[in-house]
Amino acid sequence: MTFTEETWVSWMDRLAEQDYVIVDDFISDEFYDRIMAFFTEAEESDKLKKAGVGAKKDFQLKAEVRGDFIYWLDEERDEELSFFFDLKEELVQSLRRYCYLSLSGSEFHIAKYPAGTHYHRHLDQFNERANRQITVLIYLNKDWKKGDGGELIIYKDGEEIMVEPLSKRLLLFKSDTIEHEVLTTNVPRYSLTGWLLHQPANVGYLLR
Ligand SMILES: O=C(O)CCC(=O)C(=O)O
Ligand SMILES: [Fe+2]
Repeated sequence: MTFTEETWVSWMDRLAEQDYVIVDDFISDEFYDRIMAFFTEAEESDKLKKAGVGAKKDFQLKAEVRGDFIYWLDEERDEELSFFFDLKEELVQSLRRYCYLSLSGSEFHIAKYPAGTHYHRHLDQFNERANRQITVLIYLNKDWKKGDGGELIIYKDGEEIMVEPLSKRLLLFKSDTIEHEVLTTNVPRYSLTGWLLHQPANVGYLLR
């Protein structure tokens, strides 16, 4: 265990209460460096691809909706990130234990928003596949400062909550209830994003 039971309980309590939780310094400097080394390699070997909107047949390239470039991770293939997948397992165990969620499966990608891009207000659910339960974000922007942009706005109970995409910060929220938006970033913006699922992603077609 990377974190104590008490720590997990306090995070899970906050998630249950407000439908989201922000945890600063969730990853160490060493893990940060490892993720960024992976990111740099993926970028240099041209693995990041323009992200689409919607699943399967709804898939469309819509730069006006979202401007990020992504690379889907694979737990077996991407062994360099095993430390991250271990941490994700710890999170899943805590969500099962303290939030009584029946989670099975996950999907994660790294994402880069080039300067000048954004992601319109949305909910992380697709019409045909409503199996995303918890959205997981780890921000990776070293030395982020006001004016760099790319803040995440959470829309909740008529309020707008601004989350700065600070390096090593974790954000969790309920995928089916929290509408959110990524404001235009003025510098390249990096993150590791994923979803904890109710059903494995590859049986999504069975749910139609
Ligand atoms: O990077 C973020 O802050 C949010 C990204 C997002 O909303 C998504 O990928 O669905
Ligand atoms: Fe989203």
